[in-house]
Amino acid sequence: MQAASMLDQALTRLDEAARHLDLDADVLEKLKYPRETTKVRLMIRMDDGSRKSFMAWRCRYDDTRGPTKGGIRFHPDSTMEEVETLAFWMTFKCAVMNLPYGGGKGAVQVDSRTLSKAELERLSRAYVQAFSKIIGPDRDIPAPDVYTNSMVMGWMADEYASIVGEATPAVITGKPIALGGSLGRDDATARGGYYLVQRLAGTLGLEPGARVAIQGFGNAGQHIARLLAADGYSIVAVSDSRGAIHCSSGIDVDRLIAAKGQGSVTNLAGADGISSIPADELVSVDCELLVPAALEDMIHERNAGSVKARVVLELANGPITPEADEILAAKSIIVLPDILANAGGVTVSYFEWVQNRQGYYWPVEDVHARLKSTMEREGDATWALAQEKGITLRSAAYVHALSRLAGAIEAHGTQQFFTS
Ligand SMILES: NC(=O)C1=CN([C@@H]2O[C@H](COP(=O)(O)OP(=O)(O)OC[C@H]3O[C@@H](n4cnc5c(N)ncnc54)[C@H](OP(=O)(O)O)[C@@H]3O)[C@@H](O)[C@H]2O)C=CC1
Ligand SMILES: O=C(O)CCC(=O)C(=O)O
Repeated sequence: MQAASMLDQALTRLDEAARHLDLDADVLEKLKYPRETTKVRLMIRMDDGSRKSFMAWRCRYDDTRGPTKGGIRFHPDSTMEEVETLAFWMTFKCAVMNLPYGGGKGAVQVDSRTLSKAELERLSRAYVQAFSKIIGPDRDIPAPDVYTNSMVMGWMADEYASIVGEATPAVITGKPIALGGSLGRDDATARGGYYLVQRLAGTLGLEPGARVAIQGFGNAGQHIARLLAADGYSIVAVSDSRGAIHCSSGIDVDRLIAAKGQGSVTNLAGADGISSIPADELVSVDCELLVPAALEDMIHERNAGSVKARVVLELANGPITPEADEILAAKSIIVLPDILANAGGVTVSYFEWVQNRQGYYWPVEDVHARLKSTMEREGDATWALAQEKGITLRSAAYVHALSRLAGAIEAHGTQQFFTS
């Protein structure tokens, strides 16, 4: 039997959610396939004068609820199917948060760490040249994702402005503040997850002093470490692409961030009771809260049984396979699901887009307050739905999102989507 593809696996969440709602079959049919995926081979000049090409994609999965929204990833293992799956998740994430967006995602298949800064800039600009007819402030709005950041978004926004002949900051979010970025977007992904943990901490049995293991130490991983440590949580294990470290009495976050600035958290191994552990043992570390903040499928059927945490906060997209989800549920481990737990990023992206369109910029306190109330509102609704139906938080988040998507599809009129 052929293994289910990544998108097929993701679609099992849709089928499961549909069982809890009385839906028109057309709604499900509409959400089963990406609306459009564009593939382009980007060619750039390297610093040594040679030319290199890179495969790139942008998927607009569904735009029923508004312009498509989602990040651009630069990763050597990116594929079209991964982009489509990430765009499917964005569709549900924006619906869970009630943002006026559909879901999209983009990627370039590249190991960006091997490029010089000038090569990276040329690649970022080439992406926008290739996709300038796809993206737009009312059509499809990119943002950062794995191995892209505000600097890349700044180059992309600049390139778009050159192509259309006018500054159009709302075409891309996660920009540098100097180019119309929002205060508070830098740590928004982690901060949204942090507000959710704060809201549910009592119910989940988490309290300051609880031990935390974090997989991935980039944007999401570093900021969650900082926010939780400031509340008294103890960061006992951390990993990045080079390996993992562990210290049962906790690791100082400033030291972790400094070591990462020098290349890798693994540079701390050997110092002050900090030991190196095999990277795949990070998820099995003795702790109360596990935070996957790296890539997809890191918790799977072969290691899910060894998870000791009471709660998993999914800051990464799709870090737990459906098989592993069942194993965790059988162990009564609570998973705060990606489409809710990491939605702080896209929520503050939405705030950035609103500020760009108003030309009026908010103080960071306003951004935080609005993010907190949005996370609490949708977190509470998801929690209540899970209790009412006796289902996991992931299923509840999908049911919550699907009912909003179905409402929008039906309001458009299904004939619009299925013209003969
Ligand atoms: N940025 C955002 O706004 C949002 C991000 N997300 C999701 O969060 C996750 C992380 O994204 P983000 O923090 O932005 O990305 P970054 O590029 O900033 O960081 C990614 C981190 O993952 C690490 N990593 C890569 N491969 C592995 C591995 N095999 N084992 C352990 N660590 C690994 C990287 O290590 P190294 O540093 O050594 O390369 C890096 O520390 C992704 O799933 C992303 O889609 C979700 C919502 C919004
Ligand atoms: O900020 C955004 O628009 C999208 C961020 C993203 O790609 C994600 O939530 O996975």
